Amino acid sequence: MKMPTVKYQKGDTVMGRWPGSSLYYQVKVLGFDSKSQLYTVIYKDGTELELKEQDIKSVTGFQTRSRSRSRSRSPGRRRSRSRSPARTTRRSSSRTAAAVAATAITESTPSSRRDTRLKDTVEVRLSPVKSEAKVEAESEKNQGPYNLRRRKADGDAKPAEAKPDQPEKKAKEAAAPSTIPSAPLDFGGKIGAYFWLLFLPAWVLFVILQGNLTDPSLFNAPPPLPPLDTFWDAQALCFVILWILFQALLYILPVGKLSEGMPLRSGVRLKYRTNGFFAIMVSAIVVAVALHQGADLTYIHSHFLQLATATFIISVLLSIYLYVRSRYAASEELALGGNSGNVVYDFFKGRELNPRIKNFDLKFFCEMRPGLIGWCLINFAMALAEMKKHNLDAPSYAMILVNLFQLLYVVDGLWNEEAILTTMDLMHDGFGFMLAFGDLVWVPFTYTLQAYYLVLHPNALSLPAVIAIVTLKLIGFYIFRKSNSEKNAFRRNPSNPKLSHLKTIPTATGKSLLVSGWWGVVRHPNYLGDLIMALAWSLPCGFSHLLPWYYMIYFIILLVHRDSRDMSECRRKYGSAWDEYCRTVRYRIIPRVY
Ligand SMILES: NC(=O)C1=CN([C@@H]2O[C@H](COP(=O)(O)OP(=O)(O)OC[C@H]3O[C@@H](n4cnc5c(N)ncnc54)[C@H](OP(=O)(O)O)[C@@H]3O)[C@@H](O)[C@H]2O)C=CC1
Ligand SMILES: CC(C)=CCC[C@@H](C)[C@H]1CC=C2C3=C(CC[C@@]21C)[C@@]1(C)CC[C@H](O)C(C)(C)[C@@H]1CC3
Repeated sequence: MKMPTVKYQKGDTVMGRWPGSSLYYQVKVLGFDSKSQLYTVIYKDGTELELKEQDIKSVTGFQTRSRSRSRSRSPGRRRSRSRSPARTTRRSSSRTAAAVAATAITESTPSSRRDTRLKDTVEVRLSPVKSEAKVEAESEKNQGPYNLRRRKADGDAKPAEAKPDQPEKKAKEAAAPSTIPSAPLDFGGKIGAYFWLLFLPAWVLFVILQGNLTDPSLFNAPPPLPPLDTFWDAQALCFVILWILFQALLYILPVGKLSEGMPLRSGVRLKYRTNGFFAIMVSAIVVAVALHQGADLTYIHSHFLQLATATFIISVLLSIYLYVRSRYAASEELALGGNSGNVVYDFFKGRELNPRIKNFDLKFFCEMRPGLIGWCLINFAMALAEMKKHNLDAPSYAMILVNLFQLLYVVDGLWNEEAILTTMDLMHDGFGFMLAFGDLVWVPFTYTLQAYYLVLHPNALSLPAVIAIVTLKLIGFYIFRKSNSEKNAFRRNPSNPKLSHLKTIPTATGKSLLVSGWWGVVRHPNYLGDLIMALAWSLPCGFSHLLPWYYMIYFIILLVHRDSRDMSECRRKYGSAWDEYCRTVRYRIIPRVY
């Protein structure tokens, strides 16, 4: 890359500010983009970022200034700190960040040294160096508005020497400002996006039609398509619209907590109305009243296809709206990934991270309300349909188990709604067709397949089988809830005294990684619990057909793929600290197996 006359030159070693913090690390300049006026720099752990000139300082000036400041304040303290090992067992993210920052500033960190440092941190915990880092780092205020951008992510960060310059690609990126920030294409890239756009709706149609057959094996040839007019029912569309509006109304009511999301790249923390539990309670009351007034909920079973079609149309319209509005969004509002410049891929993956109409967060609402609560409503309707079809006074054991298990899952998700704010979808994924369709169509019309299946295919369960399945569900739920709560509590308050017994690995971002407790058993204990629950949802349906096992199979694929997406994202974010975590916690989801 040819460097124009700029302050820092390619190859210079300088101090670069870390995004979202006022901490500086030693970095190497890789290049300068005159169009965007950004320097590409590489950190010692291999992370590459683009920084503005104001976020870069020269090494000499920085060290002289900070040293003289810290010396004049407390020379003795600095000496004693460097001699004595850590004694404290409390963690704090600022302290963690400080420890890393101080090391980054005052010593060079070859990988062997760095590994030792991390190991010490795991075993001995951290030195109390918070004040030192404060002295070393410049005040956030002095830096002007926070304005750092992550550089184009290209999987694992590589050393500067190993990375060939790509002038054409750079020029293209500079010419298309809305493609910033970008990330490696997921889901099979551009071709994959075409495939998923066609396959996902076709699959929903296939399983719905399959569920109506007497032999609904997934291996059966697809049933013949019903005439086109059977897909459409204006009344079904009205019901779906009413349901979504009703949920939207409950969401905007000033009832319940206003929770803060995780800090965005801009440093801003959005607020979310987390009143999901209230919403499902009110919905249950309204459904009970409607039943009492003679409403026939078995309509949902008899018009399953038409309701799915109506919801699909809404999800497509919503995705078009999301795509169009994202074209006007500022680059800081776009998600990493989903900004490839390819219309179809971006439409599928979603571009805008948190599309909002005033305070109404579209992604949060769609993920947590109409589809999720709709899932329980549909399951309940299937239980009524089963009773009607087989002239029963009560639903079968299998139907009761499926209903209760999935209701528990949804109610738990809504009760702990705040925890969704630390999940991948909310923090990293753009909102486009994938999530709009996933939330509104996929969840309510395929996660209900076990109940849908049981209406026409009853499966008698013995009492020991019921007990065994309930036990399995409770074990899965325990692992799922405990591990999710542990991570959520830690991310929200890393110095939470209740978590002080846990070991952590500091990372260069200032955030730490849990390395004991649930997150020390496997890298995704929450997925393990979720998978065990999925097994308990399918078992009540027996083994005669594959259809009720569809969720289990899909879920394994989804979670394995999510785990690998998360792995690349975390490696990019945390560099060597993530590798250290992976060395310490060797298995991804199932201990000693995977
Ligand atoms: N029923 C369904 O269809 C689905 C259910 N789920 C469930 O939703 C829940 C959320 O899943 P998902 O969003 O995929 O993933 P996670 O909730 O596991 O979030 C992953 C993030 O957690 C943080 N993290 C990872 N390891 C550690 C660690 N050791 N210490 C601290 N933080 C860590 C990282 O974010 P950072 O460091 O940036 O905070 C990482 O990006 C899961 O329980 C999953 O089973 C998910 C998908 C579908
Ligand atoms: C194939 C396809 C269309 C994929 C879209 C994936 C989505 C269906 C899922 C992505 C993450 C999800 C989560 C839940 C539902 C499914 C989707 C939207 C979730 C809300 C279910 C309830 C849980 O308690 C949960 C809150 C942990 C969970 C969060 C992730």
